[in-house]
Amino acid sequence: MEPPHDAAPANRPSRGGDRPSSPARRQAEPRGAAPRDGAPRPSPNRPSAHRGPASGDGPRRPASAGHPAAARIDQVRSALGEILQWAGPADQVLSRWFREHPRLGGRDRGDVAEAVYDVLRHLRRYRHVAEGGRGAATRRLAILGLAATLGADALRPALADDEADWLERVGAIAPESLPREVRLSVPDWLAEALAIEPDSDALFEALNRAAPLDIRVNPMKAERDAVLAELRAADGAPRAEPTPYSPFGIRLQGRPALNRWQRFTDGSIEVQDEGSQLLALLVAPRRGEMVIDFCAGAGGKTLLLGALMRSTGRLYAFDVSQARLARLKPRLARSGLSNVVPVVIANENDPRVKRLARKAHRVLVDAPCSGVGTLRRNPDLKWRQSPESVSDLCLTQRNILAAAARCVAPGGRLVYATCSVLRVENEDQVEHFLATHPDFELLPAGDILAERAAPPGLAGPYLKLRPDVHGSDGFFAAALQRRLSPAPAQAAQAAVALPEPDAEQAQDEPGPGADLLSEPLDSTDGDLQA
Ligand SMILES: C[S@@+](CC[C@H](N)C(=O)[O-])C[C@H]1O[C@@H](n2cnc3c(N)ncnc32)[C@H](O)[C@@H]1O
Repeated sequence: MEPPHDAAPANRPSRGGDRPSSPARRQAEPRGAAPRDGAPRPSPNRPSAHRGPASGDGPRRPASAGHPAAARIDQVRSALGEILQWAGPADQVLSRWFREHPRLGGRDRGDVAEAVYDVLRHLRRYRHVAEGGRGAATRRLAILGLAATLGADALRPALADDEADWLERVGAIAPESLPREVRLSVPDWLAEALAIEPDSDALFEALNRAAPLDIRVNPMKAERDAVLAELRAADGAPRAEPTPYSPFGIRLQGRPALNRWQRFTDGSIEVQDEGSQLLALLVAPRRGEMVIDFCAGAGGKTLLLGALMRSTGRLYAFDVSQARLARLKPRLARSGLSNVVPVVIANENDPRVKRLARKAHRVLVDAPCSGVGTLRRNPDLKWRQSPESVSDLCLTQRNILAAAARCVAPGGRLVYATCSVLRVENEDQVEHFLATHPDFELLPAGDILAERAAPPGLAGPYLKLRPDVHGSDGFFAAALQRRLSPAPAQAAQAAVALPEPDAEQAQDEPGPGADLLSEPLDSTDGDLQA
């Protein structure tokens, strides 16, 4: 076995999920800030003092068009020119740009992607300091991104004298002298929304760094220790460590091209951020249960849920996106699971959802969200989201959660999760849900996770992960349980006046005694295929 380690950046979890990225996406991913030769790269804030022969008061030297660095600046400027129109997710736009530039090799693509992602991470700061320069704004941004990733010295032969002077002036700016939101490169609305979080500076700084690559061992096919040993024994393999919380995870510091490794093709491993792995542990499905992954997407969490069920029972993978669910298919084939039923639904009130009213033992709502917990991988989201888009998402989340809750059997578990660190998408949603659904109660997430031997650091009512504290993406999850009997207040209310049943719901919901958790599962129960 030898995990390849020589090619394009590895599969990375992506926006709002943990699907493996497409080859184009891999090309689009930055490879981290480490220089190839191991030497520190001067950042745009700290360029090398060496100016070369062109420095001084002599005649102004124009940019050298023939130098390879000049071509690199042009490439990054061109890619940024498209991405900064915000017409679509940066990874998709960059993938398209690469397709339109087929002559670029792997190294070229890596350099461009790294610089582009660096600019997206630090866009506000770079725009601020770029104001002091001359010429096209995107060229100045490209120079800053490349100076941070390749080093200012590598660029100098391609810079005009005034550009080199400007880059040196930028390097002399003390970060502390910049306004906080500029220094951290964060939009005002996001800085304000996260001001209530402890040590939000550390959170923003961590979100501005490239993420390591987490993989997950498929418990149906492999042992983590064995995979770790193989990785460590491989020639030139990346540094591999067990993830601190998930018993299935391995964190890689390098960028192996995992999709050519046999452990990947045979389904022994998947790419999955540790936070997503913990989410499945919070759902904690058991053999033979009926489980719904309500927003399954490309099935990152579905795969682990199915494996935890040892491929027994039935696991519905719902999503409104046919394209996303289609990406689950090859992953399912590799995984060896036979208990997963993908279902494209029209919306959360699809009749096929209603047919499962009060039938599922576990329901996961991995809700569509702002994704600000994944800024390490998707830094463009902080510029593409806004208070208005977040508020629209909150409404969608509320509707999906309410619809998904109807599927939960008495005594069953509903897990609500986002890859956001915004309170409005997280605690506020759960509090609103509990206030409007007295038949549900909160189960302390820390207690559930402790059963799976997760070490301290995850205690508390909610699962709340931060990159600066836990090393994973930002995640939130709450475990809710439908009570076996109505809450006392609800029962008292029912005794006074029986509420009018919702016509639709009355049709769908089985009567009292339909507690599947106390009955053996009928294989035809809730059969959506019929
Ligand atoms: C955060 S992503 C899910 C990621 C996925 N669980 C994974 O692990 O890869 C949210 C998903 O919700 C889906 N979605 C949006 N609206 C929905 C709805 N009304 N009902 C079900 N799914 C919905 C989106 O298509 C998207 O795939």
